[in-house]
Amino acid sequence: MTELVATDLSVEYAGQHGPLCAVRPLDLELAAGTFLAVTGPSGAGKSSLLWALAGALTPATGTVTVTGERVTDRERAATLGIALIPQGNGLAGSLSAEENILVPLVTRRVDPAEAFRRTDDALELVGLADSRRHLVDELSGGQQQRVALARALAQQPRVILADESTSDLDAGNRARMIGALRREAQRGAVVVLATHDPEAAAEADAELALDQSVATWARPLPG
Ligand SMILES: Nc1ncnc2c1ncn2[C@@H]1O[C@H](COP(=O)(O)OP(=O)(O)OP(=O)(O)O)[C@@H](O)[C@H]1O
Repeated sequence: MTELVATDLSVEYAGQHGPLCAVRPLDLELAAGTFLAVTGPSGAGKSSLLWALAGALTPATGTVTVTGERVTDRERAATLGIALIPQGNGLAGSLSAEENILVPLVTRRVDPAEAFRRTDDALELVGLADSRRHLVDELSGGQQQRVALARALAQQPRVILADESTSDLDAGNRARMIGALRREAQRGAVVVLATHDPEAAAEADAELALDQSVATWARPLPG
């Protein structure tokens, strides 16, 4: 069973006046099926925490493991089944919605027929089947967020780290996205959603609040 564990994890950046601490050391143990919201004001450290969990930056201290396997960098994280949906979505603007989903699957040597099937399913799930051939640059911010979620879902990840993935969505699409994340957790994934939105956070099983780089449980994990 997937378990995402962070031990003594902290993040620092080089600031003009010495190191700037973005995430103070924290421990986190998330079992398969957990849906966690990470909340906090702008600059609190939410993205930094997600990037460290995703192996996308080197932590100042501590380790991240998935089912006991150490996350050392982004490549290793992808191999371990960690999908990061970055703030600003990270899509290739000059490729179509469909290509953005297909390319990472083909790169990971998913059988082409299976890759097309997963792409169809993911686009259907986020309500963008009719926009599959549109260039990402020609989609709205909210539509781009939905493509970014579809791209992550198609990878059938063990861990989904979604950074502000509902911020540009209307109420209907936000509910659809939260529903998709919830289903991923029910499938056995660990889901972490960084959000400013109290309504989105309320849908999660637990809420970890960051304030000036310090994490506290606003709503602890059940059990
Ligand atoms: N690449 C970087 N170099 C230096 N400082 C950074 C860098 N990225 C973030 N920071 C700083 O780290 C702190 C935490 O930033 P972070 O982006 O993690 O916050 P956040 O909670 O995700 O904010 P937001 O809600 O606005 O996205 C902030 O003080 C920010 O200025």
